[in-house]
Order: sequence, then C-alpha cells, then structure tokens
Amino acid sequence: MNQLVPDLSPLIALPSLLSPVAAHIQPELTGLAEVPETHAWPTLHDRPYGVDDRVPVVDLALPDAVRLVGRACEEWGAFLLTGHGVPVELLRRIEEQGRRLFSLSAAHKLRAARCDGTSTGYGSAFISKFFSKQFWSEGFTVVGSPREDARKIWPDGHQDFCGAIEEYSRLMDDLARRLMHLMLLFLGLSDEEISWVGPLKAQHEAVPALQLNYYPRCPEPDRAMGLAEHTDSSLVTIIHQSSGVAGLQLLRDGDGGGAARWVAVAPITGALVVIVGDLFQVMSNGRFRSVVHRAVVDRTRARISVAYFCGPPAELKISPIGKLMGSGRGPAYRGVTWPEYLRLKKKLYNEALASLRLSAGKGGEKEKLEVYISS
Ligand SMILES: C=C1C[C@]23C[C@@]1(O)CC[C@H]2[C@@]12CCC[C@@](C)(C(=O)O1)[C@H]2[C@@H]3C(=O)O
Ligand SMILES: O=C(O)CCC(=O)C(=O)O
Ligand SMILES: [Fe+2]
Repeated sequence: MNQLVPDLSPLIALPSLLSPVAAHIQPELTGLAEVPETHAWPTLHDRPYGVDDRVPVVDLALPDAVRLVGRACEEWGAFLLTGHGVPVELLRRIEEQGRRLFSLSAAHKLRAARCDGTSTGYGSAFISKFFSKQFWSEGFTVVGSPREDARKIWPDGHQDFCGAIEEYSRLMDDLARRLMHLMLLFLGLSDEEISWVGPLKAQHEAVPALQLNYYPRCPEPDRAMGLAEHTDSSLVTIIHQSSGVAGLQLLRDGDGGGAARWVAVAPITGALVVIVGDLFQVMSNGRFRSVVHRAVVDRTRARISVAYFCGPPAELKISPIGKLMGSGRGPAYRGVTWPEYLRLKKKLYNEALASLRLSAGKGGEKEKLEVYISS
C-alpha cells in the first residue's frame, strides 16, 4: 500500500488555541444522547467501504505459516492471527482490567493524566492534537513499567492491573519476536542471518509499550471517530480487541490505482490482530508496508482494544537490511532509532515515515544490517 498521507487540513487544530492539558481531558461520553459538536467529524465517510474484502486469517500452527504471514504482510500490512498460543484466560484478564480502569470516574482516572512532557498514563491518543475534533475514546499508555501510573489510580489496589499488564507484555513480546522471525524468513533471510544478531537483544532490552483504548458506546456512530487514521511507529503491533464488537478498519489500496477503501477487521473471539509498523517498513526497505488504520465506534456496545507495540531497543538504529535491497538498489530510508522516530511521529504525524525517505540515487552506501531479532 502506498504511504497514504491524509489531507488533514479541514481538521487541523490551531495548537495555540488548545491549552496544554485540555487536549487530554475527555468529557464523560458514556450515556450522552447525541454527539456534541466538539466530537462530530465531518470526514468520517470520505472514502468508500470495501464490503467484499476479507482481512487474511493466519493460523500460526500451520506448517506454511511463513508463507501465510509473509503474503499477508505484503498484500495487507496486517492480518488476524489464530493458533498463537496466548491463553484466552490472559486475554480475558487484560480486558477485565481495562474495563476496571475505564469505568472509574473521570476525576479518578485523571490522577494519572498524561501531561505534556510525559508519554504515559491516562488521556487521548497523542495524535488527537492534530485535529480540531476530539476522539470518541479514552486511552491509557504504558511505556516500561505500569506501576507508577497505576499506583496513582489505585494506591493499594494496583497489583491485579500491573500483574495482568506485565504478563501480557511478556507474552506479546515473545509472540512479536516469533512473528518477526517468520516475516524475515519470508523476505529471504536465513535463520543464521536472523539469529547472528541475537546477542544484541540480550545487551539492550526493548522497552514494552502498550496502549489500552476504550471506545464508549455512541448514540450517533456515523458522526464520531474512535481513533483517527494513522500508522503505528512500531516494528509490529499486536492488538487484542473485545470479541464481537467491530471497530478496527484498515485502509486498503484500490486495485489498479482505484480509490482506497476502508475494510473492517472482524472481531473474532481469541484472534489477535497483527499490524506492520513503520519501522518494519524501513527495515524491509519498503517490501512490507505499514498499514493505515483507524477505529470507529458502536451504537450499543463499548469496545476495548489493547495494543502492544514492539519496537527495537532504544540505542539500536533501524536501517534497511542490505540483503533486501537487491543489486543496484540503495536504501530507501535513512536509519533511525525508536525514540528518534517516536519524536518525529509526534511532530509530523503521518508524514514521519516520508521524512526518512532518501531520494533515488542518494544513500547508495548501504548501512550495515541492523536487526536484533533472535531465533
Ligand atoms: C510506543 C508508542 C506508539 C504510540 C506512541 C507510543 O509511545 C505509545 C502510544 C502509541 C499510540 C497508540 C495510539 C495511536 C498512536 C499513533 C498514538 O497516538 O499513540 C500510537 C503511537 C505510535 O505508533 O506512534
Ligand atoms: O482500537 C483498535 O483496534 C486500534 C487501536 C490502535 O490502532 C492503536 O492503539 O494504535
Ligand atoms: Fe494503531
């Protein structure tokens, strides 16, 4: 899929008009009879819907998982994953803890408000600052340990929440590494080429990043936006979504240059959603594309999603892998570290990836293979 840069001009907010903290504070949305003007999005249905498109479902337990994962990443930049081995009980637990958090009063949740200068805690997703309309959602961001923020909310009762987040992050990290291993095998790297960088992983641990999203039910779902279109900055993202409540949509390129369309990701019980992130697009020199996605809301049911962002260790520069460039082709992107890229994303939003692009002919000198995934 081409890197789609949406035309945000009608919705761009004048940041100076927003107070620094106001952007993170949501009015109580549950129970409103209509969508207030502050949350009414005029552009929700600007693109057609691909009602016949089916997001691929990949069973990780199948012997040809490498091909299935690789094809889905090439063609869609995302897929539904079954056979992943993550216990249903853990998915239930993390969702329950999410509901426990979001059902607290606004004042209670705001004890852990994400403020300017901090990147963790309770508030709207940071991309909300690029829009004049607010999202119909609330978020809770964890980077590293959840304990400090969770203690602000539950001085004595944070153990269950933190235990679930920590166990979930561990399992998601293992799964993300397994998936990236398959993705690199599909792209033509050998086990040895992937595993020689294993020791790097031990030296520099990647910091887990996780986002709990809560989308209250909405009286006018055609007017409200849960989470605006974006790509993820990660290498890969794994999402668990409430079963039976649809909301996640992928933007799919039109065939033969036709109009791009939104495709709904079915909320299949127990299936996780895997999304290719911007840093994998860089690492694969554009062979796998990060997919533009968004979340819409439901009239009768609230929805929860838990997104795990797998990124590289902070010190490691991610560059296009030499072997994937082919003879005569140079790197399409300059190398970047995860923290540097997150900063770019916060400044440039959906233009961050394009800002790394090297123009043709420039950057012929291949940067050294810098991947860290162990076998
Ligand atoms: C690791 C991260 C990815 C993320 C920024 C963050 O530091 C934690 C929150 C993540 C999230 C979730 C919602 C969409 C998104 C674009 C955003 O506003 O915050 C992503 C960020 C990202 O992928 O850049
Ligand atoms: O709610 C969803 O399914 C999408 C969440 C998402 O895209 C994100 O947290 O980055
Ligand atoms: Fe996302």
